[in-house]
Amino acid sequence: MIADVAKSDKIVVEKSTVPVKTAAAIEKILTHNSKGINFQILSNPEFLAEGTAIEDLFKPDRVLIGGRETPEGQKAVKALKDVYANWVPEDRILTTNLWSAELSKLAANAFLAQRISSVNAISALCEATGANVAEVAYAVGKDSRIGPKFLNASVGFGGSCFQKDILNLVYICECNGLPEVANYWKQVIKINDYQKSRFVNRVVSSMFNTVSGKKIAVLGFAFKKDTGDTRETAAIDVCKGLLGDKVKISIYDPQVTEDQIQRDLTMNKFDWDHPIHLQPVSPTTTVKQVSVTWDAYEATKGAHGICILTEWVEFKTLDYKKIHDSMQKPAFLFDGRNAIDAEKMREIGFIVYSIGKPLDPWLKDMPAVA
Ligand SMILES: NC(=O)C1=CN([C@@H]2O[C@H](COP(=O)(O)OP(=O)(O)OC[C@H]3O[C@@H](n4cnc5c(N)ncnc54)[C@H](O)[C@@H]3O)[C@@H](O)[C@H]2O)C=CC1
Ligand SMILES: O=C(O)[C@H]1O[C@H](OP(=O)(O)OP(=O)(O)OC[C@H]2O[C@@H](n3ccc(=O)[nH]c3=O)[C@H](O)[C@@H]2O)[C@H](O)[C@@H](O)[C@@H]1O
Repeated sequence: MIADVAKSDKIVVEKSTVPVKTAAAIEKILTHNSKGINFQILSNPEFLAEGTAIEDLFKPDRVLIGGRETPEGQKAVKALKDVYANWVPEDRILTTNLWSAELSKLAANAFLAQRISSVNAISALCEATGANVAEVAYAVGKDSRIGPKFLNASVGFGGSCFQKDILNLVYICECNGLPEVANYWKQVIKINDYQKSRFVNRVVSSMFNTVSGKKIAVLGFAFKKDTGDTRETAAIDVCKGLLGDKVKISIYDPQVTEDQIQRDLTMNKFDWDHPIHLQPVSPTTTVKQVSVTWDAYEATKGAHGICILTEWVEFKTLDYKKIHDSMQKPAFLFDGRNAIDAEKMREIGFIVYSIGKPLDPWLKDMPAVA
């Protein structure tokens, strides 16, 4: 398309996260259709995170630009660098060769996800030993070589990119004859899946080994706070896991609609790859045991248990006494984000499970796997 309409030399910038060597494929296609026009391909991966996009745009940790190491390539790199130099300090604009830039994006996401899987793996051991994952993460993160960020244990990472990009990395490793490296990165996803099923098992085993016919309130469905995005959210797998035991689920998320939740819970695992505009606006099939409300109190009314799956700030200030009063007893609270003060909840009367924290006597007596 670009080759069809271009009338003068062009710089083509890859912004999406792509397999390493994609620039070579683009370059070949454009060059073979170029009619004498020169195309320079640059890799300029995007590092913004959802919920902080504007801040990340204006104050990026770094901007990365990869280009060919030829005079034309370097001229193109400089042209893009000059655009960013309008608001980004020069020492934060890194220039590399094309393949380093493409690979750095995949590696950065893989390293971030690996930190979460590392702390989540430790969270399981904390529960088994009586250690507290928040204290361990704090102590570990105080080492300046490790640093404190991205060490919050959770029910599992979600979002459209971490899993996709690690699978991308795994595929490239396999294609390059590096199965050991591929297996190393696959483990990050395996631990993430393990963490989600571990959470479901905790819920079921704590509630007398079955949730059949019980009502569970799910607070938070988005893959993280401050977004309505549900792509690959841990909530999908947790809800599907609980639904396997014929539970009734009532979901409240401040930004996710009922249509979206029903679509996510009815969608086949691999349908996510299909463009959203080709999916029905209103799902034709709905999960009957699932209801969606716009109010946390409504969602929790009459429930046997609550699962907090997204760390929305508003969940910290709910009236949990009022919620406890309206629930079946014993009332269970499973905090998949360590979002609320567990001690206060115990004082109110909840039986509390917080990821990676010392277990309630109630939970200690129950098997970890239902
Ligand atoms: N969402 C985010 O926060 C970030 C996303 N990225 C990267 O940016 C890219 C886009 O991400 P999103 O906007 O979140 O995804 P998206 O899924 O919202 O948008 C992707 C678009 O590409 C279209 N598309 C998919 N396959 C296509 C094909 N073969 N030919 C033509 N169009 C096609 C889809 O229909 C859709 O409109 C991805 O590579 C992602 O990894 C990078 C950093 C942050
Ligand atoms: O390539 C991308 O799309 C982007 O992917 C992530 O951004 P994003 O997916 O928007 O969200 P994150 O803030 O990274 O969170 C991802 C998941 O990890 C979880 N998480 C994060 C941090 C943590 O300590 N623990 C934890 O469980 C979050 O709750 C969320 O489910 C990266 O942070 C961005 O730098 C990158 O540009």
